[in-house]
Amino acid sequence: MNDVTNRIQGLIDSNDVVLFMKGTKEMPQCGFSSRVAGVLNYMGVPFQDVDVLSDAEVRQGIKEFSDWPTIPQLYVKGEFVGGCDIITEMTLSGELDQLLSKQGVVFDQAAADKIREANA
Ligand SMILES: N[C@@H](CCC(=O)N[C@@H](CS)C(=O)NCC(=O)O)C(=O)O
Repeated sequence: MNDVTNRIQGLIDSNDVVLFMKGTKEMPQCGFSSRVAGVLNYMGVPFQDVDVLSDAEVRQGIKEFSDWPTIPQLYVKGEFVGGCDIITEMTLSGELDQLLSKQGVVFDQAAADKIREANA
């Protein structure tokens, strides 16, 4: 494994939920990243944010690592879940709740239900 692959693997191994994004969870720098970070924040999911704008190697490396061409990218318990479109769909369908529950990741179920109610 090369250096950036090692670093990415280390981040994924040491955090249950990792969001590779543009900007930070407090200050996203792109609408797609902002949407995913906003959903996770609202649902009370503890996650590690990784700002690819401050690290060009990781920005390129994560695309090769996941074989996925864009940012954001969400990992849960070592598995790549998807980008903004997929996470949005999974949030609205309840699949994201199911995945988090199955993986033992704590989150606020009432908040997740509220997102769906607001988008029904
Ligand atoms: N449809 C994508 C939208 C994300 C997207 O298009 N990201 C672009 C613009 S922020 C991107 O990462 N481009 C490559 C790059 O900036 O390195 C998704 O579902 O996540």
